[in-house]
Formats: sequence, C-alpha cells, structure tokens
Amino acid sequence: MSDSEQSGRNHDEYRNAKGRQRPQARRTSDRARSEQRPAERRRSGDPARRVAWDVLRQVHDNDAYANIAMPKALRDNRISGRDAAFASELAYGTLRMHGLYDRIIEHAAGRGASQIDPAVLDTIRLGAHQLLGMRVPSHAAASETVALAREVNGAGAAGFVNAVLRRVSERTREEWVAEVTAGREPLAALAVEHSHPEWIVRALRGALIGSGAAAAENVDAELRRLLEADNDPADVMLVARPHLATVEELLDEGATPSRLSPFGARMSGGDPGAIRAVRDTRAAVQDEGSQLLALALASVPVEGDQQEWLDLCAGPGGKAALLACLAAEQDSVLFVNEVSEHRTDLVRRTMAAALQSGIEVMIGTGDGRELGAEEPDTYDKVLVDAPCTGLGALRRRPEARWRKSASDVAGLTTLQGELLDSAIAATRPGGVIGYATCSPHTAETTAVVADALKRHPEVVQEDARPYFKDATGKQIPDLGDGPGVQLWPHLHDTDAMFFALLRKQSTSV
Ligand SMILES: C[S@@+](CC[C@H](N)C(=O)[O-])C[C@H]1O[C@@H](n2cnc3c(N)ncnc32)[C@H](O)[C@@H]1O
Repeated sequence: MSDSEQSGRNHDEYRNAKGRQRPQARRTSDRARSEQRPAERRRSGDPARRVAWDVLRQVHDNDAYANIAMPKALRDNRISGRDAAFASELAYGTLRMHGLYDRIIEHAAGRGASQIDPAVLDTIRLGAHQLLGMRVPSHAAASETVALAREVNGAGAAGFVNAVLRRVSERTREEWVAEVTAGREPLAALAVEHSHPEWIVRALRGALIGSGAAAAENVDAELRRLLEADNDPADVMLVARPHLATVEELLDEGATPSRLSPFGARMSGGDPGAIRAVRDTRAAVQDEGSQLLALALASVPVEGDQQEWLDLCAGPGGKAALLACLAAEQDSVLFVNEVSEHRTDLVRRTMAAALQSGIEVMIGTGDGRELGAEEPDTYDKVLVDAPCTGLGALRRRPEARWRKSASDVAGLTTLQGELLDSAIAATRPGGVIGYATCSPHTAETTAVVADALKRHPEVVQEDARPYFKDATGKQIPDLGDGPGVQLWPHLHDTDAMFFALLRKQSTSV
C-alpha cells in the first residue's frame, strides 16, 4: 500500500463510503408487543419472559444475533438487575439447548417440531428450558409460560402449551435424555444430549484427535467435556490495550485478573459497556485466546528494526488493535486491511483510542487475496485471521451452531487458502505469517496449512507453542502435538482458536 493509496483509503473513500451506507432498517422486534391490547399486556405480568420470547423470535424470524438483540430489548423494556440476568439466561440457554428440547417436545406433543407453529414452539422451548435447564420451580415455569403463551400466541395455543409443558414436567432432564437418545448411534446421541448438530460433533471429535488434545481411548470423554463447555456461558473477557489502559483500571471496575493473558481481565457479571476504558476503546471485550494469538505473533523473532506488520483480514479489528499497540512497542507499524467497507469502519472505531494516542496504523479496504500480488515481499509479519465457521466460539454465540452447515466448510477453506497464499506473497523473505481461525475444524486449520506448504516450498512451518505463555511467563500447557497451536474451551477456558506459524525462507528453495 503506498502512502497516497493509504490516505485515499483512510480518509476520503472512507467518508464517502460511510455517507453512502445508511443505517440498517430498524428491526421489527416490537411489532407483536405493540399489536397487543392493553388488557392482554397487563395479564402477562412478566416482562423478563416476554423479552426472552421476543429475542427468540428475532433470532428465528429475522436472523438477529441474540447477544445484540438482548441488550437492546432489555434497554427498550427497562429491565435490569436480576430480571435482566433471568431474561438473558432464559433466552441464551434456550437458544443453545433447543436441539435437545425439540426432541423432548416432539415426544411430549406427539408431533414433529416442524409441525408446531414456530412462535408457539419458541414459547414451549422457553418453558422447557425453565423446567429442565434452570432452577425455576415447575409450577412457576408452567404457569408463567402459559401466561406468556396467552399473551403472545393466543388462548387456543396456550392450552396446547400447557398440555405439552405438563408432560415435559413429568420427567427429569436425565430421564428425558435417556428417552430421546435411546436407540441412537453414540455420536448422534451425544449430539442430541448436548444440543449440537451432529456434523459439528463429528468435526469436533476429529479436531480433538487431529490436534493431539485426545487419543482414541479418551476422545469420547474429552468430547463430552468440550460439548459441556460449549453449553456453559463464558465469562466476558476484557483486554487492557497496552499503553492505553492498565489491567488495574479494569480490576478497579470489579473485574478479576485473567490467568493466561497479561493484558486480560475477567468479568463474571455486569455490563462491560459501563466501563469507561471500554467505552473509549482503550480496553475492549476480547477472548483470551485472541489476545494470546496477537501476543504470540508479536513475540516471534524476525530480524530487522522498524518493521511493517500486516493484518490481512482484520475486521472488526480486535486483534489489530492489540497488535498495533504491540507493534508500537517495537517501533514497528501495523497495516490493516479488510475487504468490507462497513467492517473497515468498525476497525476504525475499534482503533479510535490507539489512533488518538498517536500509534501509527494504516487502515485500508481491499480484497486480501490480491494484496500479495500488489505488494509482494513487503511485510515482516502478516496475520491471516481467516473468515471461518466459528465453531470455536459456540459458547459465546448461542444461536451460531444452528446457523452453520457442513456445506459452508468447503467455500471457506478455498477462501482461507487464497488468503494464506496472498499473505505468503506479501511477506518478505525471513518474515513470518500467523494463520489463525476461530474454528478447530481440521479442514480449516491443519489441512489449509498443509496444502499451502505444498504450494509454497519457500515456506516452512515453525513450532508456535513456545510463543504461548501465560500471564506469569510460563508455557501454557495442552497446546497439542504442534507445530500449530490449538486452544480449547474445556482445557484453556478460551475459544477454540487455532494458530500456525509459517516463515518465508530467506533464500528460495
Ligand atoms: C475472523 S474475521 C477477523 C477478526 C479480527 N481479526 C478481529 O480479531 O477482530 C475475518 C475477517 O475477514 C474479512 N474478509 C473476508 N474475506 C476477505 C478478503 N477476501 N479480504 C480481506 N478480508 C476478508 C471478513 O470481512 C472478516 O472481517
């Protein structure tokens, strides 16, 4: 990227693009509520359950993301404190677990889930989660959900909801699991019990073995732990961006120190947006795995001063912001590229404090697949945090598992390979490439890297494990057989991030 291209991309084009892109049309989430008659609204008496139902409908009807829809719904309905925590657990837990609940509901209702009106099915799912996944007393779970059904589904549907929930409440969760998994093949049974699509369970099992996190004799126990971790709501992790904020600032706000990242802090409750350092982007929400990846790439030795680093596909910029701060520490500069103008805009917002503090960052929009040909042999370090299925972050995105399909993988691996080719071309001899995914699927991780190594004899893979240190400087355990690193929710309490370290040889082979 030349300076003139940079200034064009950074300022004028950015402003033009921003001017053209109007905000998305407002979601119609409140439609059902506003259509209700006041008398009906009063009868519901439980705004928290209603909010949970609204969020489920937005997710299933409008493809909304629950963790974006929920805070807005809570704000709009002025729900806070324990009620907000209840509504969130109810909606997120239901979204995660409805793979299991639907099988139970089918038994209890005597018909397939697809034969139940989707809005009614969501109400029953909420009731099932209260009965089987939360400590809500049975009578309250049933009566409050039937009241909700009366409000949102109508009196006729409420009778059906009542009958189904009464049957659901007749057995414990363990008894239901035994009932609905009976006769299924072991992985299919595990998929139902832990509410994951079966193709994902198979992919995770393959990844546990492929990365060395499990062997044939213990893989099923490890897989079970992993699936349980996916269903366990993860604490919010924060990063104090170096030189912009301190971990102490976050601890003063009630966070606790993180175990792995020296810049991390853990929040077990509360709203990260209420923290000043987060609001002004000196700190941010960022999984520890992502922090470790950026720290690892920053710490890999590459000869030469005043280096140029590149984040090839950077939106929304979480790793780029950390890398930019770490680059500045080494008197180096980060170049940031992202294909989507909207996401480049997000990168700028993520980077606001870094940019204001004078940290030099060059931000541009372009197809990362072309950048290697445009700027060959240029960068000292290149990060490819590739678009992927996101199977490593299922614990953070309640609905994500149901939105992916096995057929998504092939298209993504082609793009991942092309981005990696371009990153290799853009790296100067002697420089390094960090290839990362937020998925442990071996087709997206080791297979993409192995194929790239076949195409590029000028590149060798190095052991990335020595660069993964905890907050005290000790080697992090259980990183797999190497040379790539695979993190796991059940082993590291991080998202299942993958990282491979490649070095372009100084002389061509
Ligand atoms: C996994 S995300 C990166 C996350 C980012 N590193 C962070 O920590 O915030 C992958 C990004 O790649 C971008 N992308 C997809 N195709 C691309 C391409 N051909 N060139 C550049 N970026 C691309 C996507 O828009 C997305 O923002």
